[in-house]
Amino acid sequence: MSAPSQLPTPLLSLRGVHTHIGAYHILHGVDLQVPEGQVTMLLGRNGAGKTTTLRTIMGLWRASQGQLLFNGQSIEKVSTPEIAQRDIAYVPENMGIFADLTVAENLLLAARRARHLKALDAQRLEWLFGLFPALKKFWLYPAGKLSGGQKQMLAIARAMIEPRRLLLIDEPSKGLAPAMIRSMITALQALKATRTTVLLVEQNFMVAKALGDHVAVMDDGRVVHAGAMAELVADEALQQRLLGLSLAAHQ
Ligand SMILES: Nc1ncnc2c1ncn2[C@@H]1O[C@H](COP(=O)(O)OP(=O)(O)OP(=O)(O)O)[C@@H](O)[C@H]1O
Repeated sequence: MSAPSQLPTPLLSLRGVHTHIGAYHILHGVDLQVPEGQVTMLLGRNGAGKTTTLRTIMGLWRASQGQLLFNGQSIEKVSTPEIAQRDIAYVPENMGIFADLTVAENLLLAARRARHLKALDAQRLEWLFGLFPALKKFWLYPAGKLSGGQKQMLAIARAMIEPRRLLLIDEPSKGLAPAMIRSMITALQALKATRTTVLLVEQNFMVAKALGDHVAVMDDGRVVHAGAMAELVADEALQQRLLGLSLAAHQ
């Protein structure tokens, strides 16, 4: 394992985390630091354990061993709703939006401090409309009618409707056309500019390069490399070794 570079104070840290799903031992001692106010990319091949790591942080799978510290407190025994209350938002790979509800209702349900649309923070909503114009256009449409990319935008906007301490986002670029991926990167860069702490799972190295301050690479249920994103971007041999990336990943 490569030596981690000097990191600012972590908002979230995992130490020796093991997770079992039924009879399967999926995470084999994950060590991960997520520094405050920055974007940490979680990369790795299919099946490496990235989604399981996010679900373990949220308490959707229970760590069978190890320590999860958020904001200095252990969360490994805390319930999922309580973890969400502590200000961690999770955008799962399947997006978790409500297809039969309108775009507006989806956003309202994600806002813990507003019970009706008029109570939503108007300034923040305008900011989100600027980042995701489709949300304004389809405000009163059922979310199920949106395109795949628009649904992904809605899922992320739901996590951004209120300021959060930490956002966990699972593969936001998955299945999106290149133009949509560019819009997604722009929106996530605007989020990054607010100094929100983000842990972002990606398979697309272009997205990782554009957003990451730090990177952790998983393989077989462990973090096998942690460091600055810029170091990994500059080292093609390391990319090849860790991710099997070739020059094609840079185009
Ligand atoms: N519900 C489950 N039951 C059994 N095994 C599972 C379950 N969910 C995930 N796994 C297994 O755990 C391992 C890690 O899966 P995980 O989804 O965390 O990987 P990942 O790195 O997010 O990959 P991907 O990019 O394909 O989503 C895989 O071998 C997967 O088959």
